[in-house]
Amino acid sequence: MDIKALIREVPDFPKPGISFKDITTLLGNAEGLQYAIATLADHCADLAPDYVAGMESRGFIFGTALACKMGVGFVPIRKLGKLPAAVHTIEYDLEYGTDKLEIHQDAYPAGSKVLMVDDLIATGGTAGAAAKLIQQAGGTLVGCAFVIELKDLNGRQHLPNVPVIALVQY
Ligand SMILES: O=P(O)(O)OC[C@H]1O[C@H](OP(=O)(O)OP(=O)(O)O)[C@H](O)[C@@H]1O
Ligand SMILES: Nc1ncnc2[nH]cnc12
Repeated sequence: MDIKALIREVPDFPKPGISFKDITTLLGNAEGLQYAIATLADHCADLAPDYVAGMESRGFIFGTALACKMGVGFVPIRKLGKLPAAVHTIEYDLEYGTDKLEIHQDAYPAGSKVLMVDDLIATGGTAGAAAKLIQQAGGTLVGCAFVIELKDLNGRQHLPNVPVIALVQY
């Protein structure tokens, strides 16, 4: 199945010069969505995670579906101020300025094997910060999975030395 053909490219969104990779067209296609989740699950099976963690908000969509498919629990990594119990917080760089991500301190037992999932890796700022948070919360990061990788931005440089899986690259 050609997943790339199901991802819409929207030029100049959210600002001039950005080619936005719109996953809503993939989500709306039943066979495409099932294929994307099944393929991620196949590629990640050997990592044998205890949990899947996904970043707000598009990472929730693929992360929750993948956790279900793999038969493990899902852990949300949220933007600042959304999680109700005690959290770990990390600040990370955006193209302009900074943002913060949080994870619950008791999201999983210490030493749990955690697979990180997001829809897309661009500069790697978000994924690099989430990887650190997963470890701060006592998890062992076993891999990172993305539907889309924007290769020229070399976001992988911000990830620790674990397997990185991407279904499609631009
Ligand atoms: O590699 P980076 O340069 O950090 O960019 C990738 C991140 O950007 C998008 O999320 P966004 O922050 O736009 O939030 P959203 O999922 O709520 O749309 C995407 O879902 C990734 O999480
Ligand atoms: N080009 C892009 N398309 C969709 N989401 C993104 N997040 C960061 N860069 C993006």
